[in-house]
Amino acid sequence: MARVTEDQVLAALKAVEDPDKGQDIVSLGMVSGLVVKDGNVGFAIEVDPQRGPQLEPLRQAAEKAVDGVPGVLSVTAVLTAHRPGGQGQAPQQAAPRQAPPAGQGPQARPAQNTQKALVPGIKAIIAVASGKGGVGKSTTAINLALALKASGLTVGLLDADIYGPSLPRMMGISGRPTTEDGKTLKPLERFGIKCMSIGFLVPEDSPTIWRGPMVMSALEQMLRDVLWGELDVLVVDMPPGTGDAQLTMSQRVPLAGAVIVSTPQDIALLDARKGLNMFRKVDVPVLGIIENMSYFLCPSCGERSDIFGHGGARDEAERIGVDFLGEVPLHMEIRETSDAGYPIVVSAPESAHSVAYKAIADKVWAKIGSGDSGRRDAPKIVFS
Ligand SMILES: Nc1ncnc2c1ncn2[C@@H]1O[C@H](COP(=O)(O)OP(=O)(O)OP(=O)(O)O)[C@@H](O)[C@H]1O
Repeated sequence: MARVTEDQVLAALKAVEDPDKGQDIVSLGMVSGLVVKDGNVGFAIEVDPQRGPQLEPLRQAAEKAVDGVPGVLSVTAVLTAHRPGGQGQAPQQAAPRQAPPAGQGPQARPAQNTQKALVPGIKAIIAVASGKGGVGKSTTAINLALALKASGLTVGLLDADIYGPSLPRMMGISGRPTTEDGKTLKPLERFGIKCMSIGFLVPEDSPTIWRGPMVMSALEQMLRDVLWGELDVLVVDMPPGTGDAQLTMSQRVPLAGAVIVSTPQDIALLDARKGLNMFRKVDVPVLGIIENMSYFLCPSCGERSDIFGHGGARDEAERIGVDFLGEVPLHMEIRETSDAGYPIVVSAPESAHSVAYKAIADKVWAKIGSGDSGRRDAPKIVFS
């Protein structure tokens, strides 16, 4: 099969004109982040955010043009927001926008927040992240989404943890999303929340090995090619850690803010700080820290034990100038309910644990709703 080159893709895109400017999108410097991998092509079209909703036909025209190049197997084009003048960026980061040289995909670019995929209909996207695995990030993301829903908001849940998707199990959903037009997927719905997970598309036990560009294109498809409809908030369960995949995601998804989940152990806190720094690096506001497995509540006598040492996350949050959003105990019921596909916020909505999640959800929503995500005052974290 013919090998597709970046030049061929750019040549095809030269036939696509920006309707308002009467010039082709390549000459206008609107094409960026071009990746060609084994016949699969991905790129971004940078536009003024206000024009985003009207430019869907332009995006489709660009995909169609590239689809016609011999050897192309799939095309993913996304509209991304170009912020004129590179608001708040160092001068070199506002350099002319152009497709990277051959062989360099988005991963090869320095961390910056010049591009943000616009997702029409979604008012706010928040990431739930952790510096390391196993701290209860997915449990928290799911219960947070359900708590936001319980307060009357229209909520979506995107499981971006492509290395270990847990949404299908924790929300108790199986089945595959359907499509009517062969291009867009209908999200599955559970407890009134629209859900999408890579776990719906690949078998749960198949080890998924993704490279950077594949991760990005999978995430962008799950954001863009899913019929989310109108949402007040989309909660994204991020992959654990602070590596390249997480950095690229935080950089490319138009996040209103991020929530960091941490356990009280110092080591986890150190990891949580890495998470904070990652979001700061890409100019995503950190809404605050949630301490999970904060203390142990004995299921038989109800006695509380601070087995990991209590208050670490709160102190740390205060020390580094990030809001402490709340604490959730280590409790069998939380594990059993989410492992059984009925998370605590739906299975025991009046329980103390659900009340804790709801209080956290209120804080998160107050921050996004008021537009005050604390970005301006938060100090940069310095590692010693
Ligand atoms: N507060 C809690 N009390 C009791 N069990 C919990 C609590 N939070 C999470 N768990 C349990 O801990 C396990 C790991 O949680 P979860 O999958 O949410 O973590 P994660 O950080 O998303 O993990 P990974 O990094 O593997 O994606 C699950 O079995 C979950 O039910």
